[in-house]
Amino acid sequence: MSISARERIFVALDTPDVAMAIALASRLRGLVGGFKVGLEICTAVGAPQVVRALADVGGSVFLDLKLHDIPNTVAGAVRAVCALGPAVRMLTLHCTGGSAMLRAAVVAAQAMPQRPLLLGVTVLTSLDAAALSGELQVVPSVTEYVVHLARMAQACGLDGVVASPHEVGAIRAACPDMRIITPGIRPRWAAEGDQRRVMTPADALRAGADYLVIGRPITNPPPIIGDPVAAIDRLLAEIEQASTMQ
Ligand SMILES: O=C(O)c1cc(=O)[nH]c(=O)n1[C@@H]1O[C@H](COP(=O)(O)O)[C@@H](O)[C@H]1O
Repeated sequence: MSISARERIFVALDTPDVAMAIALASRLRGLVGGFKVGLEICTAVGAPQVVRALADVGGSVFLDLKLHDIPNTVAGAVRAVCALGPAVRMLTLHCTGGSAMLRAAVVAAQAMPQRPLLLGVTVLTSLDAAALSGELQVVPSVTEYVVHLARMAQACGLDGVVASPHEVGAIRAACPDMRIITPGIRPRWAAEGDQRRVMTPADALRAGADYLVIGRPITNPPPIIGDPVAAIDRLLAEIEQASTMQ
């Protein structure tokens, strides 16, 4: 069964205010596939509280904790996330934690009665080629490094990866069965902000992304677009228009 564009969108609720996040999720539920909560809100109020509140609203939860630590510590955190129950559909870990860390996460998750999809974050969409090679001293190109990390994630038993839409084609060719989740989504009318490797929603879907993570263009759209519901309508209309022009 093919998934609609609407269901492929996860809205990033980046706020420390859980009441505001839940109010927005209640308003947008049914209009999108689910909600991504991460470091900001989980640090402010705690992941269990956020997950429970979103589950009460009925939203599908993408828990973006970007785990990155020694294998024993990550395994413990993964068990704690699994214990939060089926509301958590996806969980992120940094691929750069290494294969021992990724394998420990998979083993820990598989030993639990239920588990979310485990997704490896490859190269953050806020990093460009200059930052990767200059600051981080990574020698391969962004795409080569992302594909290398995706292959490693696949070999360790992860279910998918997070990468920019620019790398989707190369990941798909190297790891056909991995789910690919793409942040760095920017409609033409939205500010790039701190994102660097960006693409429009229509182009990201055309590139083959399974899910799009979209934050500020929906949660804080420019005045010409209106409110979050209007932003979603506009995004979906643009996706529809692009697909009829193919
Ligand atoms: O793991 C992520 O979700 C993530 C990985 C990445 O490489 N880039 C990235 O932007 N994200 C997250 O995706 C969301 C993007 O938000 P906006 O830039 O507001 O659309 C944020 O919540 C980021 O934490």
